[in-house]
Amino acid sequence: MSVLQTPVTVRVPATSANLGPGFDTLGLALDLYDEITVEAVPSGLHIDVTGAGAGEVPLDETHLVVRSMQAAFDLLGEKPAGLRLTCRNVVPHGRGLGSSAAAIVGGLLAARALVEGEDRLDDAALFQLATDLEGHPDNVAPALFGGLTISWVDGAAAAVERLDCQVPVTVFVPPTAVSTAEARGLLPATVPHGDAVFNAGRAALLVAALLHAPERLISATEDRLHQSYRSAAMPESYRLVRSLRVEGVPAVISGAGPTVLAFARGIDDACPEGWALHHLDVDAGGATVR
Ligand SMILES: Nc1ncnc2c1ncn2[C@@H]1O[C@H](COP(=O)(O)OP(=O)(O)OP(=O)(O)O)[C@@H](O)[C@H]1O
Ligand SMILES: N[C@@H](CCO)C(=O)O
Repeated sequence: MSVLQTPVTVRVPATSANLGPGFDTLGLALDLYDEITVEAVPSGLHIDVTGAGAGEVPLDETHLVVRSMQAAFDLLGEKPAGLRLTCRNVVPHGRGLGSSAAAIVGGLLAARALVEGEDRLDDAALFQLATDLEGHPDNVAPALFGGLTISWVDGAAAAVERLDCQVPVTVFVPPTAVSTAEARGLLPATVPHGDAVFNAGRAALLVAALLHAPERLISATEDRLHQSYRSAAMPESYRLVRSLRVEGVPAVISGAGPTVLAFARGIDDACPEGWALHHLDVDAGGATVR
């Protein structure tokens, strides 16, 4: 067992979960990246954050990257005496683009690399730990493995099927956040059987549409399980999704919102004033360590 004395840098992609009908199941990695550098130091915890979340996230052991690193160190049975953490954040926080998944996956990978623990914590175990920390697998799966992921939980065991997929994406990012916890709190405990049937068909179709039938994307991105229930927390996003869809653009709320994701380009005029717009492609490789 040994602790690396050189810095480790992890790059983790943004992710979009749900993609319309695939609530808590479908996820897509996108080419927007957070970069985390960690270094073993003789003592203390030193955290430097620039970009998204700077001035907002805590700079102590409650920082999500540090909490995730600690979870990995506990499992690996080894940790450095002190840590220096540098976060260059590009993924916006609380917008539905998987910032918490990026922090968790980044922290776990950085910790594993720092104590050279690949043989003690393989990717499957790391994915399980990431799912436990996040509470659901649909963002951590593409953050770790890239591409399009179908992920689910069997009992407590997280599982994933990863698929190659290339599709053009535009995201419209509002200036204000909605936390995933708040958005999950708006969901009902039960849903009508007909709505579950509706989503099962659309989610299955969406995988086919993303792989080889783009003309199906407008039908395949319909949803009755979460977006309308959450509309009160993000009315402008919900309106934008509806107006794009009326124009035939396959648009959805990204993750728990409030970002709007469309499988399209050439729709920049739809961007509301004050929102950020990104043209994105699918990230095929997932998180990388160097
Ligand atoms: N890089 C980071 N460093 C530290 N804390 C982070 C980081 N990224 C996210 N967080 C924490 O997670 C919160 C955002 O997580 P939340 O699950 O609400 O939204 P999200 O992950 O951006 O969106 P979604 O889960 O819908 O894709 C932030 O407010 C912050 O507390
Ligand atoms: N499936 C999750 C994704 C956001 O983390 C949700 O919609 O609540």
